[in-house]
Amino acid sequence: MSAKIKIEHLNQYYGKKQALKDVNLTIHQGMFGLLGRNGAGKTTLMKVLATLLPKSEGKITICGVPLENSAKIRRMTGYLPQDFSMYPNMTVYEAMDYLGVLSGMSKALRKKSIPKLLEKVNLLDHQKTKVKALSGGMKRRLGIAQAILHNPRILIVDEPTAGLDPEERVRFRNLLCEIAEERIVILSTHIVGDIEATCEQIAVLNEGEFLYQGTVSGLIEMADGKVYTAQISKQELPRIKEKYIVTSILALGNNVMVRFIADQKPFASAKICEAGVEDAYMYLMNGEGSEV
Ligand SMILES: Nc1ncnc2c1ncn2[C@@H]1O[C@H](COP(=O)(O)OP(=O)(O)OP(=O)(O)O)[C@@H](O)[C@H]1O
Repeated sequence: MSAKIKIEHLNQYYGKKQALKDVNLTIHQGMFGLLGRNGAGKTTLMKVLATLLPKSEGKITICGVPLENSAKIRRMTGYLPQDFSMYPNMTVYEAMDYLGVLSGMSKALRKKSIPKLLEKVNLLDHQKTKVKALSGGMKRRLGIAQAILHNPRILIVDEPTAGLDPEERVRFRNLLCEIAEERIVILSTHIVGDIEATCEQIAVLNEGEFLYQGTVSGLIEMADGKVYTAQISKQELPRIKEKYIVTSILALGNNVMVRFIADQKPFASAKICEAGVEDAYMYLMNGEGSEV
């Protein structure tokens, strides 16, 4: 049976502050991207799913198991937090082995599965390196290895690519895609590019509420026929910025090539172009249909 997460009418509070507002969501096997600005409620949702934060209100089941059965849920989920760190003075192998002991794995099983996992995350050559000596990208990959050590059906990863160089980001994304072939991987990010290339299902969270749930192409369709480019003088730029949602600006001497969103053709020299996911995200976040 393939994995499934079902969330119904989830409300989450920190004292009087409501961080999640009537969240309803079904997540199926594969990569799921949770997109939203800082403070949107992504970490809160992930912590609730990982049973690290007690749910305030609502119903959640993971593969049919209610979230209240936290021992079983924890066996089914792996979690890589935003601020992951582990045993800096141990070597990569020692740290993994220690975590294996803590999660009750036998010596034989640890010996068999840890090298395989390190190979999967491309750290086998670094098994004798101390954790504190790893690069940012390597540390994140070790974080993934520890999160899937107990072979969970769900992997939850919070803002994993912040601070990684472009090459490491691509490598990390590819690793998550591989892992998602047989699991649900939930990836939270505020970087549109992270989900564009990898996630079939996405949701956009804003101030605790979903603005969009669906596919990446469905999101792009929302901005279809509304994205324009135009070469304008630098003096005209403030007026364009005032009137439209500008998604990119490229300097060309005294002129600029500006890309923006407008409901109708704004002026004769503006050329319509194909919408991208970043355009659609900006359109959604700034209120569809409205001029800014
Ligand atoms: N422990 C807490 N006590 C009070 N308010 C909190 C607490 N943790 C988070 N919040 C608030 O809840 C809201 C959602 O925060 P959350 O960390 O879930 O957002 P996020 O989308 O993960 O943002 P970021 O990417 O910055 O982590 C924010 O307004 C935040 O200030």
